Amino acid sequence: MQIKFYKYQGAGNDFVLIDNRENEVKGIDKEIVAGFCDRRFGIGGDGLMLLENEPGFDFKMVYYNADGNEGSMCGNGGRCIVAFARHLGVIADTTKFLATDGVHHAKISEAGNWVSLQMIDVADINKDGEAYILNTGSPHYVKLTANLEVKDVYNEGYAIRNNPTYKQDGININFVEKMDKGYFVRTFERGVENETYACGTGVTAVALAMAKHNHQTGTLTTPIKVLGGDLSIRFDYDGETFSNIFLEGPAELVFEGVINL
Ligand SMILES: N[C@@H](CCC[C@H](N)C(=O)O)C(=O)O
Repeated sequence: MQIKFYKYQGAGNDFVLIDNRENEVKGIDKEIVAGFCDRRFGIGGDGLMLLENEPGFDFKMVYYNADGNEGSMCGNGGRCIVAFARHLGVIADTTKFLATDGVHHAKISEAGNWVSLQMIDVADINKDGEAYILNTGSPHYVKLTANLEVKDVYNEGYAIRNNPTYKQDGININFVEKMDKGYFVRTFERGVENETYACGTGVTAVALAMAKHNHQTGTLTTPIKVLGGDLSIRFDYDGETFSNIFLEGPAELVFEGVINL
């Protein structure tokens, strides 16, 4: 059976997308997802998403990490599937869709390549030593660091992600350095088990953790540079809860094709 796919990227976080509104892809298994995401034997991607019908919503986002496991929320994936929904004519310029962490609202620019995605509210931030631990739809570890440009993100991220505290459930490791008015961030992603060019729930976690770290409250906007481009996070913080969180940035169709299932 041949499957039509679309390849999208959001700040270099790249995904295979499949329109599954007709339910053609049933019970896609771990090996197939991992094969499609393989950069040598497949299409290549940090994850794979199915766009499905969901009563009461414009669509449902089903997300798998590149290792084939069903993942938790993916922020850049969420932005890319909004651009995909617009490409398919499922939505116009605003949407309400369902993902694994709940309801998301989003807005897309007229040109269709800039997406503002509302993320879940966050109340709990814990510490592990100097690092901040929080869940923005996916679990994140946020650590301030120096000389991030030359940091060994793979080996240091791998060691933290696989230490006894995090080994079983996994966690995404974000290293962050202050830069101009915002931050530079590099992320070792769970489920890809490697550094990616961007992580949307990761930069969101960084923006929130840095607001807490710097005792900033009110309506805040945090620009963040990642290896694959620039993202921005806007939110309200009253000192206890982060709300009205929006992750904003590019989402582009790269190519489309068919692949054997
Ligand atoms: N790239 C993502 C995060 C995807 C989920 C993550 N790898 C996990 O399973 O925790 C993003 O943009 O948020």
